[in-house]
Amino acid sequence: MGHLLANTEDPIEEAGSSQTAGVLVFVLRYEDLRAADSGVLPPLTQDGDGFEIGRAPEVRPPAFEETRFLLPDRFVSRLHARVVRRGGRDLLEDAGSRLGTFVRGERIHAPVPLADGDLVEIGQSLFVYRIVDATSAVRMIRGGLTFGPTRSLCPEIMRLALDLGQLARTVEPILLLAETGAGKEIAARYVHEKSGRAGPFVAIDCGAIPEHLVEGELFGHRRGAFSGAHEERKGRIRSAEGGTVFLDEIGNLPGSAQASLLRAIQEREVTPVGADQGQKVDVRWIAATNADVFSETSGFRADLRARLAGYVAELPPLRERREDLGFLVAHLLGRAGAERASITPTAARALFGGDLPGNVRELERALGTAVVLMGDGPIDLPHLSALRARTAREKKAPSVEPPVPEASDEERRNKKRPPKETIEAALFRSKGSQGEAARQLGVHERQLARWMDALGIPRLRKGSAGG
Ligand SMILES: Nc1ncnc2c1ncn2[C@@H]1O[C@H](COP(=O)(O)OP(=O)(O)OP(=O)(O)O)[C@@H](O)[C@H]1O
Repeated sequence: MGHLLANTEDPIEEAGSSQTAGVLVFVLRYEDLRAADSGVLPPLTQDGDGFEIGRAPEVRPPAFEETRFLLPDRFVSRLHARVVRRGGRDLLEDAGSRLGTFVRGERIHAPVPLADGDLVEIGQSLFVYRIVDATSAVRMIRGGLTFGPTRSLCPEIMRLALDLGQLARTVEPILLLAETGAGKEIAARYVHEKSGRAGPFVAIDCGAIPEHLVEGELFGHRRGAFSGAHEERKGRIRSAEGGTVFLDEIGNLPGSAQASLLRAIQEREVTPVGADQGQKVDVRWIAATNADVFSETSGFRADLRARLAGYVAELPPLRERREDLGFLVAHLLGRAGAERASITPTAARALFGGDLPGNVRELERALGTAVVLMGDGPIDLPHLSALRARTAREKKAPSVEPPVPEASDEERRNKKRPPKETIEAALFRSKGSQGEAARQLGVHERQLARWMDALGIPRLRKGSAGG
């Protein structure tokens, strides 16, 4: 095993910041989704460098020890997998583990070069491999950055958080582009919180207000401005005085309101419906939309688009930032009221390995329902029916049988006998080879023979193929 840069402060800064690095991110463990113990394994810089992944001898947070990343996961073998740098690429190989190593849902039988975004499953622990620039790698190793209610290990989000943090103190309008549910409002609130502005954060969903009410709603109206206007109304924009206006789904704003909004931004004043004079207003503008509706051909006023796009921030969809799933899942489960939660490998593959078109909101809904349905057991596929797709069959579930956990160290020491079914399952899987079954159960063959006698399981000849 080559040189490992596990404990260096800035492992790749020496290599120059223009370099890229491959980092393996430990995302979450299926057995404890609330642990939020994600972490980043240091990048390998030289050919021949490498590290191993194996089971931690006791329950404790996942950690690097010398050349091994130790996971408190019963389904991980003592020495499970290895990552080695060869020919400028990181190769993942199974180290003879009992339950196998999976890349993109397929069990690997030879060293596999890892590619950006690859999902890796080791035991019941999920990893994501990312190829990132040197600065991002250092930030990731240091634990990522806080973005809204959670931490992020995603290079694109970290970059965005830093930019938004710096822009927050200015009054530069910000335009957020992202798919639905990807966290546009979270980003807008983040800017508001960092802005130090004393006024409120006012979110306006431009797509949810009936067209004939939009102007009154946004800019307010004078008393008697139209029938039914019995009282003067301030409007949403002026109610954000000294704070931030967040215009969500700006692409849905009707044409006439677009013209008034342009004036409001340019002149820093709004004219209530029925008024002949504008009123000064001090607000910070943040607009958000799905990128498609804000394109050149969308019919949206180009001058307003230019005004709003002081800084354009693109939020990556969740499927491109799976390294954040650990923090997000732990947070969303907490919000859904789950103190503890686990998930079956099949359900995990469907949920975390799918496309997640509805992004964080879809994840939130899926977990919220699952928490209600799961009872005392793990989250399983039927609890995720709202996802309406991505079943185990589609995803070609890598393991058919539920895996049997490795014997814990305590069980080994005390030679505690596992249940009969566990022993029979191990014998079945090892095709009757007692030696192999004993290895799987983590005990000596003689111990297995004693257990078999005690449980009345007939002994088999060494290596014979059971049927
Ligand atoms: N980084 C995050 N940490 C925790 N929760 C998040 C994060 N990003 C998004 N969420 C949650 O996901 C849901 C959707 O987020 P948000 O409303 O910000 O998305 P959006 O892009 O504005 O959605 P829409 O396109 O529907 O307006 C919210 O409940 C939000 O709390």
